[in-house]
Amino acid sequence: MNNQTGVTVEGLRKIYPSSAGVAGGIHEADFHLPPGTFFTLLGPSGCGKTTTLRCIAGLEHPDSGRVQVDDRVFFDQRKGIWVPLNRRNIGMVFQSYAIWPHMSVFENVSFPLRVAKDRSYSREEISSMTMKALSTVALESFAERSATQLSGGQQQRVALARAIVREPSLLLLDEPLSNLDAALRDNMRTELKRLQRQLGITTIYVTHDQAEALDMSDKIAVINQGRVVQLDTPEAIYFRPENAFVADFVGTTNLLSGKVAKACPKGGSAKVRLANGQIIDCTSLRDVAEGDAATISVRPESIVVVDGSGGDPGNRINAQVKLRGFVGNLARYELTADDMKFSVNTNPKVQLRPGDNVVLGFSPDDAIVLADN
Ligand SMILES: Nc1ncnc2c1ncn2[C@@H]1O[C@H](COP(=O)(O)OP(=O)(O)OP(=O)(O)O)[C@@H](O)[C@H]1O
Repeated sequence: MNNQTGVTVEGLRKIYPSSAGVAGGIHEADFHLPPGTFFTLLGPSGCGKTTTLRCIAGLEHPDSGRVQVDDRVFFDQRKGIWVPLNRRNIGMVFQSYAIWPHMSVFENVSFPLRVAKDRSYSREEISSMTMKALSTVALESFAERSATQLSGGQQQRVALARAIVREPSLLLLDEPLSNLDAALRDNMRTELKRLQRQLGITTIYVTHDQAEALDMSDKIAVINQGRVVQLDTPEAIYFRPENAFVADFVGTTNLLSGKVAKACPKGGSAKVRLANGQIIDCTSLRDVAEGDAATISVRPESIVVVDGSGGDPGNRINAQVKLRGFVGNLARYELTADDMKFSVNTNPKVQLRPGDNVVLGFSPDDAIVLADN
């Protein structure tokens, strides 16, 4: 049994040369995951998520950096260490989860045990470990069935059973739910989360779906153009986005531009003057000096329509309703205030009409001066 220290990735870099002059890949990724962490790489298509995962798996040779899982160093460019894929014992499930159609469910799941290079398994071990993995995904009664006789969700579970059959200390999942229809995807998301918590396997999950990332993860790294732009808990990523990219990519937000009217240190209370001259009380995620340009993020659900029934909201802005949308559990309003646009989510019972003049309120705690402009 390995000493469980988790996963350490340091200075991981893999840049692909590109004929179009835009080099894709990942630049100097750094993170440490304590054992049992569910960690998600989140970002738009082409940002470098899969490249990072492939470097950790051993499917790709990084340009530089270091990858350690528990007490085993898999890659260290300085020391010339490179452990091949088939000696890493990492469980993997990819988007095209590649269940072999000519094999039974049992044969599919037992495959990694039968071809393992770093140790051999007896017939009894193969049988008991395969059945244990199948029972973990509630498919033990399907062992003899042909893989082609399974639904999409069942095939996905077979792929998962195959990934965990060798009891790896690391599980890599690359958009494993993207081939499933919406309802099944939701079920599998809950199932996967439950399974990961039950097994306690450190997991690195790749997705471009922010709802999936927020729901499943202990920690999220948001990646943009090959760089990790914020690494934090789902709550911090959502409520304390450090830059406009994160604020906009994860959920929707209102971005307001202005100039700092009262300086403050990182984490303190700042005042920002908007283009219309109005001063907003904010929380700043960086040191700001008077006169600095600043972008403020305020989530649509952090804004209330002031009707006199609640307490003091802190900041107030006069606005006019332009559009109302009803999405069941909430109403979505689009409003304007001078040259600014606002999106506001309210209780669906709030009934406003286009043309109505209202006062929008939000707390200084929810008006975040972003770390990068
Ligand atoms: N083998 C390769 N050769 C050249 N460029 C590559 C190679 N693999 C990936 N890239 C480029 O590197 C960048 C990152 O690709 P990567 O697959 O890591 O992105 P991703 O974030 O996983 O995207 P997606 O969500 O679309 O899978 C892209 O611009 C891609 O075109």
